[in-house]
Amino acid sequence: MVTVHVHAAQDNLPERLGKYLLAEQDKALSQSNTFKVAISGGSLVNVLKKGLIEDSKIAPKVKWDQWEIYFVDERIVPLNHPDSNYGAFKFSVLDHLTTKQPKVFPLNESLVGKGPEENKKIAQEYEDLLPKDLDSLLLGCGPDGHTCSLFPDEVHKYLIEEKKQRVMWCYDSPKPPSDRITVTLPVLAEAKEIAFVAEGASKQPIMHEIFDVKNTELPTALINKLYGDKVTWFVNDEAFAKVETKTF
Ligand SMILES: O=C1O[C@H](COP(=O)(O)O)[C@@H](O)[C@H](O)[C@H]1O
Repeated sequence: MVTVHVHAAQDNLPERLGKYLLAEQDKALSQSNTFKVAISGGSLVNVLKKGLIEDSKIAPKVKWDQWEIYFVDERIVPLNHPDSNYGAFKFSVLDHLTTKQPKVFPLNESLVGKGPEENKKIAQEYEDLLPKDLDSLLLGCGPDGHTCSLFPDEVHKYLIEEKKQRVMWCYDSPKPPSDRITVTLPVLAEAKEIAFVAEGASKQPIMHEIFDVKNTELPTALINKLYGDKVTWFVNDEAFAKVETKTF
């Protein structure tokens, strides 16, 4: 069963996510020297900034030098490009860390913009460096129900149906930029915990589709169905306003 935290406007969703991450961090560090997380881009990075950098109670408890940070998806652009998920995370989070830094794993920038073979190589290299024992995946949810760069329509089935390759080149993203890399379901299956973050009225129709209709053609709803026991959603009541079901 999926766990869902619905936050009212006056509640602090970033603080709730920050506390969840501290608990995940401490659990991981009680068994190993590193906390291994893979993150999305998009709106998530601002929530991370608010929850982990700007929250004065949580910030001192984050053991950044023991974090390893990977990306569940990345756009194949230079790291300083406005579309880069790494770039967005650097701007929102990394650039604000003054002392301890996490170990961060961007894609191989030297292969960017070189062509299809190099794009496949970027995906393969990222698969090779991505650990199989990730502690936590932090995911977004697009208004079309995509997550990572796993898109929900017929032409993108090659991504969601992939069973062997853990990271793939997405060559036709409907949301620009077109060329990306994305983790596939095997990585979702391996991860110890999965958290989704979704905020705002623009997410209302898709929240209804995921939680009421339970339309497993949507990668997000499929992940709920397949891995529900380790899935936690952090949503605000604006995004959840049209959801009727109370059992997930
Ligand atoms: O393109 C992307 O979009 C999704 C969703 O972004 P959001 O801004 O609607 O939260 C994101 O999770 C993904 O990492 C990104 O590449």
